[in-house]
Amino acid sequence: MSTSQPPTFKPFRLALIQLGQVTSDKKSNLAHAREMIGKAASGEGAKKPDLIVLPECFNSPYGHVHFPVYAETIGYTPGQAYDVEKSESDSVKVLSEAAKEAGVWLIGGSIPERDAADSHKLYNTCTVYSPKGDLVALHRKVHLFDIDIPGKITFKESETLTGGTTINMFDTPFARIGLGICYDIRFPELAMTAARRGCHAIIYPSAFNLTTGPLHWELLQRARAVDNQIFVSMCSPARDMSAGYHAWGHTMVVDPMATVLAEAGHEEEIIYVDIDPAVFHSARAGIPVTTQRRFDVYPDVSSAA
Ligand SMILES: O=C(O)CCC(=O)C(=O)O
Repeated sequence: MSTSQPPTFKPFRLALIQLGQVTSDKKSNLAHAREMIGKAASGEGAKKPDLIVLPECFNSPYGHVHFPVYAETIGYTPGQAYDVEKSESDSVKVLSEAAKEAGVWLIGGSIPERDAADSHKLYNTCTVYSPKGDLVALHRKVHLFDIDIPGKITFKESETLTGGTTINMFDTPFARIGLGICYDIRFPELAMTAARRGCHAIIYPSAFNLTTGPLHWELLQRARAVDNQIFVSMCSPARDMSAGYHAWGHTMVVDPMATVLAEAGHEEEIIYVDIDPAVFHSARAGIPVTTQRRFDVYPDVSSAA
């Protein structure tokens, strides 16, 4: 939990990697992610980004049967220093090196994680790195993707995964950024709590599908953005119709007025967005819902952030 004063919100440049080529070979998935982080960090001829984001489950195929096979032990405890060089996780080492090489903040998508204390417990986990390569935050997907839409899609992450139990965020010199993973966006309570704890943006490494993508991908991001008057972004893998899971793509960034600032197609692509705090401040000044809440009328919702 972070209830300290957030950093002053300053303009920053965000790069989202809609990563392709996620195969059954973890080494090549990591190598490709690293190459794409380097490419994103170059700004491709424009301004270098401050923060780069990868999608959900970028080092393994997506599916509950794959999680136990690809899971890595990270052993991170919030608030305690973490020695990346001694990490048992190859993915953590690669992401840390990539962030350091590129000199950027990095939200390292998500990977299947094995609990260091209880090897039967697996999580869908996002790790975050500073430009020095330090592991600074970790989010375990709180809400597991268990859905059944007959004839369309059945998916049960809880077959092999355990849900996380904490809300997570990190501070940079330019903003406080909240974390969620994919299905987490369907739960307004998580975004609301993160926003009330001072997040200026919430970023969700994600992988919607061809059924719920067209229905809810944009709607949920715009809803969380306008509810909380924050920036919201979901970063998807590219679509691969030869894979077992068909990702929606359409990596997106939405501003606090619910305007879609950028949207990818469904191929591998990097999108860049300049985040302007003026939109955050003018949304909150013009439509001051953040200070008009009537907790006396809905006592089920705590007034404490
Ligand atoms: O909520 C949805 O429709 C999709 C969620 C999902 O794909 C996930 O949590 O990985």
